[in-house]
Amino acid sequence: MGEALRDLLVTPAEMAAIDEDAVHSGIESFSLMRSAGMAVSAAALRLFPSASRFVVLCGPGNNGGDGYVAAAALAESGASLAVFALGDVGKLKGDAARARAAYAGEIQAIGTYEPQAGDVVIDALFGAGLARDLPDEVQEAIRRVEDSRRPVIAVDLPSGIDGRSGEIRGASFTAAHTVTFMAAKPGHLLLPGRTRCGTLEVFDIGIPDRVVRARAGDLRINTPAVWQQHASGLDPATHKYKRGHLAVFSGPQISTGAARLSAMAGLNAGAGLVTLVSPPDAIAANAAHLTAVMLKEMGKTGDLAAWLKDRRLGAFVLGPGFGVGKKARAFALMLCGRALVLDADAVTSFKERRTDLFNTIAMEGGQVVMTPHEGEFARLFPEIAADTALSKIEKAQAAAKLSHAVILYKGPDTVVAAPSGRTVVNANAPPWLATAGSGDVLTGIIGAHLAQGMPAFEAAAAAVWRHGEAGTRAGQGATAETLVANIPPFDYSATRPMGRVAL
Ligand SMILES: NC(=O)C1=CN([C@@H]2O[C@H](COP(=O)(O)OP(=O)(O)OC[C@H]3O[C@@H](n4cnc5c(N)ncnc54)[C@H](O)[C@@H]3O)[C@@H](O)[C@H]2O)[C@@H](O)CC1
Ligand SMILES: Nc1ncnc2c1ncn2[C@@H]1O[C@H](COP(=O)(O)OP(=O)(O)O)[C@@H](O)[C@H]1O
Ligand SMILES: [K+]
Repeated sequence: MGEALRDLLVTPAEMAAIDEDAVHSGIESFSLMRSAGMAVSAAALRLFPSASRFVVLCGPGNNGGDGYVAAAALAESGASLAVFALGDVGKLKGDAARARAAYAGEIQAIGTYEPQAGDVVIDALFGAGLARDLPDEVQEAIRRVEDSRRPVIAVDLPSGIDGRSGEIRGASFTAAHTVTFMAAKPGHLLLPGRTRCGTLEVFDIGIPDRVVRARAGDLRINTPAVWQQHASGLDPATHKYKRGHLAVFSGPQISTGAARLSAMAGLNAGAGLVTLVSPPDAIAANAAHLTAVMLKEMGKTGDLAAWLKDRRLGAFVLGPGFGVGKKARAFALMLCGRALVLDADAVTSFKERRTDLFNTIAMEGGQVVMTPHEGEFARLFPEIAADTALSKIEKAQAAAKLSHAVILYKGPDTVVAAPSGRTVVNANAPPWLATAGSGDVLTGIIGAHLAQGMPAFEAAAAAVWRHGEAGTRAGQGATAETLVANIPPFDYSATRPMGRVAL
C-alpha cells in the first residue's frame, strides 16, 4: 500500500519550510492563501448553511490572512458577515495585508465582539505561528465565545493550540471543525489539542506532494500503510510453529490474570502457539484457567537459560503482573537479544538500574519494545518526563534513543518511536480502552506480531492499531476479556499474491 500525504504529520516548523520551498519552486504565495481561505469559506457554507451570521476573527499574521480571504468569499456569497481583528490592521504585512485589502467590509476591534444567537465563528486568529501564550484580549474573546456555545470553525488549528505539542497556550477555542492545509500537525492528534479540533479536514492548497515529502520527517499517523507490508499473509502450507511461538511470563499465585490476558491476546492476534511460563506456586491457578494456551513451570533464571536454547521460541512478553524486582531484571536481561516486550513491572523494575537494561539492549541487538504508560514512563525516564519543553512525540523519541528500544508511550494519543527516529501517533483508540487489563491485551498483541517475525517498530504500531479496532468492535462496555475476543484479523488481502485462486 502506498503512503498517502494524509498519513504524514508535519510540524509547524516543517510546514513553514514547505511553504517557503513551494514559493521558491515558483508557486505564488498568495495563491496558497487564497486556496486556504476559500476552503474555509466553503467549509463554513457546507457545514452551517443556515447560520444567521458568520463572524470571522482575524489575527495579525497569515492565519488572519486566510480569515480575510474567507470573509471576502462569504461576503460575495451573500452571507451575513462580521469581521473582528486583533491589533492594528494597518500593520498587516505581505499576503495578509493583501488579503485584508481585498476585503471591502467593516472591520471591528476584537474586544468589542459579543457573540449573538445564530453566529458561527471562524477562528483565524493564530495558527502555526503561535509561539507563546495568547494575549489576554484573545483569551477573553475565547471565553466569551466558549460561554456562548456558538460553533467555531478553526483555520489551521484552534487558536491557542500549539501545533507542535497539542498543548494549550493560555486558552483555546473548542472547534466543531478544523480546516488545515496539506497535512495534519502533531497538535491535531496529541492531547489536549485533539479534543479541541472537532472534525479535521486536511485540504490540499496546491503544494506539490514532492515538496511536502522532501521536508516531512519520520513522523506519521498510525495507519495500516505504516506496517501492512510486514503483516504477511498466511501461507496455505503454514504450521503453528511457522505462525510463531510466543512465551508470556506469569506472576506469582495472587497475580496471574494479567499474564493470562496477554497470552490469550497473543493467541487471538495470530501467534501459532502461546506458552504461559509460570512459577511453581501459580501453576494450579493458571492451569485452572487455560485451554489453548500451554503452560510451563519455571522457577529460576537457570531454567530460563536452558529453555532459551529452543530457537523456535519466537518472542517473549515480560511484565504484566510479574512483580517488581530482581527476578524481573534477571529475566529481562537474559531476553534482550530476542524479540521481547517489556511492560508494566518489567519496566518499573529498572527504575534505579536502567543503564544495565539500556546497555544490554544495545549490546544484544534484539527486537525490544517497551510499553510504558505515563507513570511508568516517568519512572524510567524521569528527566525526559519532566522536560516541559518537549511534546509527547519528542519525549517518546528521546526515550527510544536513550534506551535503544522501541518505545510505545501509551495513552489516548499513544506514540510509538524507534531509536532511528521513526515515529507514529495513534488516533483510532476509543476512550473505553481505559479499562483494567487493557494494556496487558495490547502487550500480547505486540508479542504475537514479534513471534510472527515483524520488526519491533511495525509490531508495536500494528498492535496499537489493532487494539484500537478491538476497542471499537467491543463497544463502550468493553472489558479486557471482550477486547481479547474482538481483536480484528489483519487485512491480508493487500498482501495476497496475485493470481491466487479464491477457495
Ligand atoms: N504554511 C502554509 O503553507 C500556509 C499557511 N497559511 C496560514 O498561515 C498561518 C501561519 O502564519 P504565520 O506564520 O503568519 O503565523 P500566525 O498567523 O499563526 O501568527 C501570526 C504571528 O503572531 C505572532 N505571535 C505568535 N504568538 C503570539 C502570541 N501568543 N501573541 C501575539 N502574537 C503572537 C508571531 O509573530 C506570528 O508570526 C497558518 O496557520 C495558515 O493559516 C496559509 O496562508 C496558506 C499557506
Ligand atoms: N482515554 C483513552 N483513550 C484511548 N485509549 C486509552 C485511553 N486511556 C488509556 N488508553 C489505552 O488503554 C491501555 C491502558 O493500558 P495500561 O495503562 O497499561 O492499563 P492496564 O495496566 O490496566 O492494562 C493503553 O493501551 C492505553 O493507550
Ligand atoms: K486559528
